Amino acid sequence: MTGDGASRDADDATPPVVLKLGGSLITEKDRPETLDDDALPAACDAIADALADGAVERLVVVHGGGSFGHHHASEHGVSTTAGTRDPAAVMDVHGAMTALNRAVLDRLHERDVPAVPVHPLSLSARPAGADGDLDLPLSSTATLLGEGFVPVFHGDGVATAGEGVTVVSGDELVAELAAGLGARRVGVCSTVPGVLDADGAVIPGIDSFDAVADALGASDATDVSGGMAGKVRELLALDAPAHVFGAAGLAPFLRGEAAGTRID
Ligand SMILES: Nc1ncnc2c1ncn2[C@@H]1O[C@H](COP(=O)(O)OP(=O)(O)OP(=O)(O)O)[C@@H](O)[C@H]1O
Ligand SMILES: C=C(C)CCOP(=O)(O)O
Repeated sequence: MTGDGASRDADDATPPVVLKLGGSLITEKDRPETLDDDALPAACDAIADALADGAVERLVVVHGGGSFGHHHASEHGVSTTAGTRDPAAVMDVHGAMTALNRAVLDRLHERDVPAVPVHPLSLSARPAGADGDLDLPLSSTATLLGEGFVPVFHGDGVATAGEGVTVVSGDELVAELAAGLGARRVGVCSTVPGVLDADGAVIPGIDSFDAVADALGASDATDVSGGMAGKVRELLALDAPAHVFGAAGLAPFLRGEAAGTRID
């Protein structure tokens, strides 16, 4: 990835890697609006290295809310299903998430990664109905990728028919992006080294929710979007192989190696 804006042939496009940087990883999740000043730069180093040495050609980054989005959403009673019609509440959640997005972009730019923001509140919607699957148009993302950029999404508010604005989680965005862009591989980097079994050991592979349901919980921190159980559900539904890993697994994952728990 050069960032020189050179056009690439869309028909020839290498399928992208979709990577989520968990909010638990890049922020201090228990201290409102506080970055993790070790983990975020380290994650950006790994991304910059993988692009510079060609291990990854096309990359979409998604980051979660951590202590920026979840506290505001929780204070306003907003979740992935419960919405708000109060513009001040929407701005609290969206404003915190765009501030975190800016911090991620700044650290990627410092490392010459050609990262550009994509804000789901301006792009996406949930239609009415029980199976109101997220509508996430992807032509801007596909075009950005084709022009050599690294689109950086974030969990956000999302217009929701019948509810006002609800929360769209980074995990949900990862699933939509992976399916819609035909991702090569999907990585979810969090604070845990993988999905853990009841004894705290990393489960090497998961191919069915029921087989691991008893071990899967919500997040330890304030989280309006489902913690590890939500992640595993989203990732099992994908065609692309997905991996859940911790900070130490990020560089190996980007090199195409095994990392954490593989979900397929
Ligand atoms: N079986 C399990 N294995 C691993 N983690 C689990 C398990 N059950 C529950 N968890 C919790 O899930 C958390 C990871 O999910 P969480 O949604 O907090 O992460 P994240 O994606 O990094 O953060 P964010 O949602 O802010 O983006 C872990 O920190 C842990 O507290
Ligand atoms: C709370 C908000 C706005 C973002 C939720 O995204 P997640 O941290 O990926 O679950």
